[in-house]
Amino acid sequence: MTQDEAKRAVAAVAIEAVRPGMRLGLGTGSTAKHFVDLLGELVRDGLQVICVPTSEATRAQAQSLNIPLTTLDETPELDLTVDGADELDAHLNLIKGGGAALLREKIVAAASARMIVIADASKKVETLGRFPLPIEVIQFGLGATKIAVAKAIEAAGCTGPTRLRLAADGHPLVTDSGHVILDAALERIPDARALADNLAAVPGVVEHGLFIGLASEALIAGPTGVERLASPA
Ligand SMILES: O=C[C@H](O)[C@H](O)[C@H](O)COP(=O)(O)O
Repeated sequence: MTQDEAKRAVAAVAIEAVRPGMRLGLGTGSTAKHFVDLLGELVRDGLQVICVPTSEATRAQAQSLNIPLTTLDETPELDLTVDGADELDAHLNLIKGGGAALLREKIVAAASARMIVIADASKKVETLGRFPLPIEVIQFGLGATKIAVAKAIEAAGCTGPTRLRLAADGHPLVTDSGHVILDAALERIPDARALADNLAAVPGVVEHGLFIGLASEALIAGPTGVERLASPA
């Protein structure tokens, strides 16, 4: 099974959790894209759902499939969000934001009664941190924010360089909400909760990619099939 086939396989299992009338959060990324494709097929066949996309890319995809969309202003409480992850541990703590959608993804996940993470087995780790942690920051005061972020990282027992994410054109990547992203290459995050709290306290940090206690379950596609992990909480 290729990595893309694995992503499709977990998306196909996740789609079974969708019920008529549900209010859904639609994730972002190459795995979530499969889920949205499959949802589009069900909608074409008559399924009625209403969805909030977590990025402009997902909005465009959903619109192209005629999936009915709403906003969290009109529909502030959702039944289920299905989204990918860059890393997840056994406690279903996640790193997200490799596709720069972490801010809207976290708002949508927090507004959802349930969040199912879909991923291929390469995303499962013992300790978070191998994937550089995305930190979304306001452009104003970037130099000062970068120093404060480095101190927050150090105070949480982590080390590693933090780099401004660039787009393909070499300019700083700007998120859907108009911010920029610092990627912190930490290798290992011994206390994700402490790091999350420290980063959240830095002025200029809008959001970080640590999703702690948000996922209710994870579907992981490996060589022997799809493994289901439930949140220990
Ligand atoms: O910002 C992007 C999101 O957090 C994605 O869900 C995450 O990067 C995983 O994406 P993919 O399924 O493409 O690996």
